[in-house]
Amino acid sequence: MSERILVAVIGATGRMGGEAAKAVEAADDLQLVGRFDDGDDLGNLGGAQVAVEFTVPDASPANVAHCVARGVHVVVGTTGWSDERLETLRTQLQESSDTGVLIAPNFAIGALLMMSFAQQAAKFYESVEIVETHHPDKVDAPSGTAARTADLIGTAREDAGLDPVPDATTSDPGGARGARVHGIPVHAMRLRGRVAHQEVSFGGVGEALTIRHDSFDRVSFMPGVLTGVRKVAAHPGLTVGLEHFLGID
Ligand SMILES: NC(=O)C1=CN([C@@H]2O[C@H](COP(=O)(O)OP(=O)(O)OC[C@H]3O[C@@H](n4cnc5c(N)ncnc54)[C@H](OP(=O)(O)O)[C@@H]3O)[C@@H](O)[C@H]2O)C=CC1
Ligand SMILES: O=C(O)C1=N[C@H](C(=O)O)C[C@H](O)C1
Repeated sequence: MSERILVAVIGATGRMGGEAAKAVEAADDLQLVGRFDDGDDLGNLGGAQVAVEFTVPDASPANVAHCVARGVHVVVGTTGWSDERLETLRTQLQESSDTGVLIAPNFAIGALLMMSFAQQAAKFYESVEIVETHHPDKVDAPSGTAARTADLIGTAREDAGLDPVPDATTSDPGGARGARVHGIPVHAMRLRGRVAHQEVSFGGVGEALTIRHDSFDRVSFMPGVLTGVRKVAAHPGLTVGLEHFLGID
């Protein structure tokens, strides 16, 4: 049998980090060598070749930079990676050109397909809005998945020369029309009992198309996390979106 990939998990007592540590331990070709949490010294990451990072948006860039500086590949699930943060990371990666970093707004296969289908549909519809629903312990809104979907749709609309989405609203003191991401209205619900859900609703004259994805359990993210761990070393530099490892793009 070939040698196992040595893996560390950062954010290991969190909801996702805990699930990821279990998934790594259960995989024959991977070996969990380190678990790190808030306040821990990451040091040499327990000798890991690949780190999995599920923490909070404000901590993630420093954790990833620590790994990159040591040539440890990173699979990042944490949200909040603005264009500015991505640019800084690209600069850090220039100093460590063999190192791969995957930043994946969503690891669930159905979510990747939902985003791809939405991107495909975008140029055919005058109207589109996104509604995402998550558990109420989530700290960021809108979700990384919703922001990424809106970006993909917004770019596809621009490329097709579409006008902005029609909206006659002139009075909205409470923000009932939601946030705008890349020109696309995005609405966020936080409900006890839910995990991660998203609907992309398109409207055209006399018709509607709805694309919906549901993660009912965090195990839905684990095949994607493990694929990232297995493939990240073969993709030096920065990759945003697991779809690029799966041929969905
Ligand atoms: N890409 C994807 O498919 C998915 C991404 N996510 C994203 O993953 C992230 C984590 O989500 P979730 O697991 O639900 O959140 P949790 O709050 O359950 O977990 C976050 C963990 O990170 C720890 N932490 C905080 N700061 C640091 C630090 N500086 N170094 C190391 N650990 C730290 C926290 O510790 P403490 O509690 O002690 O502060 C906590 O254990 C979020 O950004 C979420 O949006 C979630 C699901 C799927
Ligand atoms: O916090 C979560 O739970 C999730 N976060 C990611 C996001 O913000 O898109 C992925 C998934 O939606 C679950």
